[in-house]
Amino acid sequence: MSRKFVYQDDELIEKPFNWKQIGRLFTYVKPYQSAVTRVIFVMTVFGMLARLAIPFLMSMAIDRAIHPEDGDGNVTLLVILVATMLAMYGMRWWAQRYTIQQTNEIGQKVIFDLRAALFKHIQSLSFRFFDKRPAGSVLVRVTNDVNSLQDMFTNGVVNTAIDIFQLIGITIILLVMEPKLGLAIMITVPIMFIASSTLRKKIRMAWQVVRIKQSRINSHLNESIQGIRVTQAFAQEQENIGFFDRMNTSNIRSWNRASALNQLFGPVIEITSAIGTLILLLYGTYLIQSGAMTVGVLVAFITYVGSFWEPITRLGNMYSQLLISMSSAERIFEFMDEKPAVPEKEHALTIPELKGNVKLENVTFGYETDRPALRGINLDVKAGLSVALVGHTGSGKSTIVNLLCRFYDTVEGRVLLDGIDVRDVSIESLRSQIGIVLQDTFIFSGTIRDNIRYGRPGATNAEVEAAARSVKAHDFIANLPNGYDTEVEERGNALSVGQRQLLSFARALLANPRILVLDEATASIDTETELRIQEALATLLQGRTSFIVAHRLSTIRHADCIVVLDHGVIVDQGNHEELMKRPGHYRNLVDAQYRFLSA
Ligand SMILES: Nc1ncnc2c1ncn2[C@@H]1O[C@H](COP(=O)(O)OP(=O)(O)OP(=O)(O)O)[C@@H](O)[C@H]1O
Repeated sequence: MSRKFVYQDDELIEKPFNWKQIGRLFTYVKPYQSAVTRVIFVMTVFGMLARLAIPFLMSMAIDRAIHPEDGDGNVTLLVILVATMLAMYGMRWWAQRYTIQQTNEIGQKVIFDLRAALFKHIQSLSFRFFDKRPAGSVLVRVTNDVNSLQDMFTNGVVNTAIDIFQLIGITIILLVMEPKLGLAIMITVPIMFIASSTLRKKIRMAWQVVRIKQSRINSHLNESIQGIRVTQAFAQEQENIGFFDRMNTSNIRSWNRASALNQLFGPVIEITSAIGTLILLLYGTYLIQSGAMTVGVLVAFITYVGSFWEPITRLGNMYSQLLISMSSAERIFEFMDEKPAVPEKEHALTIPELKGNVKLENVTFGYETDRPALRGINLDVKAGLSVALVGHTGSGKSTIVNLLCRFYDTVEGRVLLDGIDVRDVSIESLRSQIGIVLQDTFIFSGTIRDNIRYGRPGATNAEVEAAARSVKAHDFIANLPNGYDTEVEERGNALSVGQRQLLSFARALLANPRILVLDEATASIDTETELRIQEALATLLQGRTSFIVAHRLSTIRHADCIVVLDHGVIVDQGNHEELMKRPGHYRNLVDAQYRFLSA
């Protein structure tokens, strides 16, 4: 069976319903506590007062103004009561409008804060976190999962409080007005509670499955878009479409299942309320006939009972909404709880301006515990020298620079910059002194100028241009339709590989780091561009300590020191001339390149 498109990041969280998570969610509402209290106050005092008063006024109208026991109707009283009822309706309408507007606003703010906190946290996570998660699944948590909490925050928080107050108010009224009838109706509440609680777990799990499926769709979508060129080049569109269809179908099936389970809540409430109404009619009629209750009280009772089921129905819906939200909340907090794999010390120092001495002391490291990528690495590089890291693919070249930039921490040994352990300093201060030019030169959407300025956001236009001139990027930029203000799309697809390289050199030069790390592009470019890049590189390296994961012989040759790696171990080091004098890995490597070039 094909093992293509396997997205393993998400697992069903089988924990029971977690009240702690709810408490945690509510910490995001805390900053808006006073606004929430204001809304609850308005709705409880004005909205609920009106709601509770109307049936009472109605019963008064029937029993005292329309059909009093002791004589004719009282028109004046009827007019006063109707006018009061109208005023109550008006008050209720205003209170509702105020509540809706305010709750929407509060909800939006809470969602904004939550999304911002999640994004901020994700930015702080280390490479290790992203190594094991497809980008699409990260996207889904920041978008879909946060969105799914929106409803809960916009309607849920305030309405729940209001509904609970309303329920308490009506329960008291029912019990005071006609205790026996009130109690008879309350019998239905435990029935409803038992029936609905059995649904809980199923619903929560069902929504988690939906989220997982959505996450997989996003992962696949992301991968498909990023890899569309390869897909089309290998004519794999049909297979891709088929796979997406299957995922989509599976997603809709699980959505239907979760939604069907969710909809069972409604009937549970309806059946219980029907039982309640039946009790009310039968027992109420009996009470009227035996003279223990008036018609007006029964009418008021019927209206109150209607308002009794209303908050229960809404609380039921809110509960199922909460279940949906919980599966999202669990997924969001799972990310929030993820600690950076390269933690910063509590009182991490700000690294002083570096001279650029770099030392690796007995460094051992593996991405996975049982498979070391580097073993016993010792390297001492004096400030200002350039080091070319060479070796077969997978020999550990990129891993050395990953440790230098502290994208990962060593398992054993230390990385020292000017004698300071990289684990003792703040990550920001460390990386601000290291310039990194990756093989996959990432160009962000924006102008060319913005992209160069990424290395030092405060740089002036003149400084941006000077950097571009130094690395010989100015000419091609000047030839673009809007020069430095030309917009480039995401990833800079409209630029050639060489142009992207030059842009990233300008970016690094502008940042003016003491230490430069460069993963040389392997893509072959024409000789003219190659020459230009070599010249640019020479400018870039001047006066800095540099580590180059080198693939081009021209780069390697000019390096002050060449470090030869094999299976995670340094097997040789020296300059080109020294290494060429002795047989070994390096000479083999160079000979192989010559053979390749002359073939
Ligand atoms: N993110 C990762 N997770 C797990 N293993 C990894 C990861 N990155 C690299 N490795 C493994 O670590 C070893 C060293 O990889 P590294 O990228 O340092 O090699 P390299 O010499 O830079 O190779 P290349 O020249 O192909 O870029 C390889 O066996 C590789 O499979």
